[in-house]
Amino acid sequence: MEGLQYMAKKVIVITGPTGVGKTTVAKYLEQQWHMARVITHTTRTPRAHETDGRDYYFETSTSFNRNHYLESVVYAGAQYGSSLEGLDCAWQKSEVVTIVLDTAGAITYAQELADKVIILYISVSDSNVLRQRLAKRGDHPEQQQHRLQSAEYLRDLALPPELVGRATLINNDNWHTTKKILQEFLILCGIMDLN
Ligand SMILES: Nc1ncnc2c1ncn2[C@@H]1O[C@H](COP(=O)(O)OP(=O)(O)OP(=O)(O)O)[C@@H](O)[C@H]1O
Ligand SMILES: Nc1nc2c(ncn2[C@@H]2O[C@H](COP(=O)(O)O)[C@@H](O)[C@H]2O)c(=O)[nH]1
Repeated sequence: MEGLQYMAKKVIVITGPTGVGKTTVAKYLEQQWHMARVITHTTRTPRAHETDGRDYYFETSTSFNRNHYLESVVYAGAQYGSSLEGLDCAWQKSEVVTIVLDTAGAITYAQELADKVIILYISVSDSNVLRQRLAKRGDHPEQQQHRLQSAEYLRDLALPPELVGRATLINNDNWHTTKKILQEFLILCGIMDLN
């Protein structure tokens, strides 16, 4: 926590295409800078090493519909949703929190939470790298194919017009460089002070 200078409550929305490294960035900010993550809900099947309540709240389609969401989407055939309760729960742990969302969710957060929201759009220079990253993560080849053929995948490859001038673009070709860019960004927007 040393060096962190907390301001009013903020949520850093991390968005971008599948496999680009959004969750990796969120986990890094949690481990390095103690920014709590907002846990969202999904009906998709857990991946190996994913735990209910830590990575997601894994839901059935029935239980998913019992919750109240700030926003919810369908992404590559599964439902995802984030709640105000989840946001408040994270804000009880730290004043600056992160959430990983598709670009539709990021637009809703920008609209609904206005100046409480900081948006990071993560990209890579060559989209072919994304398939390799999904494979490296252990996604089943059929799941990779299904996801990479989805309309949501194509949509999230580019920054949506609604987020132009609103989102900070971060290239994640190289993880070492990304960590440095993140640190510079946090200092620039006054979240982190190295003194
Ligand atoms: N800069 C990088 N260089 C190489 N591999 C990376 C880099 N950043 C993340 N990865 C790896 O890419 C894979 C996908 O990362 P991650 O799960 O964070 O992506 P994501 O954007 O959250 O994906 P999704 O939207 O599908 O959940 C992981 O195996 C992760 O370790
Ligand atoms: N709009 C929302 N998007 C969400 C939410 N939780 C996760 N996501 C995004 O969905 C895709 C797929 O995630 P994955 O874990 O199955 O790979 C990815 O873009 C996530 O950022 C949510 O609550 N709302």
